[in-house]
Amino acid sequence: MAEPPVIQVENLRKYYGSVRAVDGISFDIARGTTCALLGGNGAGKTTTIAMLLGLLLPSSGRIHILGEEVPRHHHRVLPRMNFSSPYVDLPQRLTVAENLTVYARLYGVPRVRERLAALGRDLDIDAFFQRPYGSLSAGQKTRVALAKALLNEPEILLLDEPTASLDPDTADRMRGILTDYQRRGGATLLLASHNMSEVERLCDQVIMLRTGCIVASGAPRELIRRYGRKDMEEVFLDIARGIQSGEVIE
Ligand SMILES: Nc1ncnc2c1ncn2[C@@H]1O[C@H](COP(=O)(O)OP(=O)(O)OP(=O)(O)O)[C@@H](O)[C@H]1O
Repeated sequence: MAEPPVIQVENLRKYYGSVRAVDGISFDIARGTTCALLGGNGAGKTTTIAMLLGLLLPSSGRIHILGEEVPRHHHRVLPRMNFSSPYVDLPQRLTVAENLTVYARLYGVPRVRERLAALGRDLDIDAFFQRPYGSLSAGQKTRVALAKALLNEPEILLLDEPTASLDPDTADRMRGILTDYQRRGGATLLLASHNMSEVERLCDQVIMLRTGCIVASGAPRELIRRYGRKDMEEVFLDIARGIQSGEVIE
């Protein structure tokens, strides 16, 4: 029998007054796969991720993660998840090592020193372990945020624009690290991204949002075929501009 999806979302809504940030979305994500949440600015990606993390209460709808209902039982699944987001900063005056140590203790990570050393090496951040987090560049902070997200070796990793502000070489290495991490432990990844080549490289499945609704979904290669385009960048533009896949003559 097929394993149930690790993330199940049914008819999820989040309204802020008259703003329908997320407006009745449903999707499943299978274990060990990578899914991208795509959409223009304000489409509802960050709001969706915040609800999956239990940080925002849905207006209605149901979320199950690893079989547990969220937010009701999110304390049961949070230790098995983690996230990184450019919108969440770490304490500025603590050094990188201090920040990561605090989080490692919060997560109950065994052998903290070894774990930090391994992440420092993998993410190439050991050179600034002793610097205050607030003194780092945006790209360096993004790498530290990713290290924080990997501290507890999560089964589910939610990443809001994981390579925003990284130079192309560093972004490429970070994607390699995420792919290796997933291959080793079978983690499930959900990422919001505006980088379509990243999506093509990393993702098995794409969910495209517009004004809080799912307007297209499928494997990147399947969407490219369906829209008769050469890459996800062109598919994104079609979908964002409201062009239907059926309008393309193959
Ligand atoms: N706290 C809030 N109060 C009111 N409206 C909000 C709030 N947070 C988000 N919104 C609105 O909800 C909608 C979805 O926002 P969200 O941040 O989820 O979009 P996004 O897809 O992540 O966008 P971006 O790509 O710009 O990060 C937007 O119209 C936004 O203005």
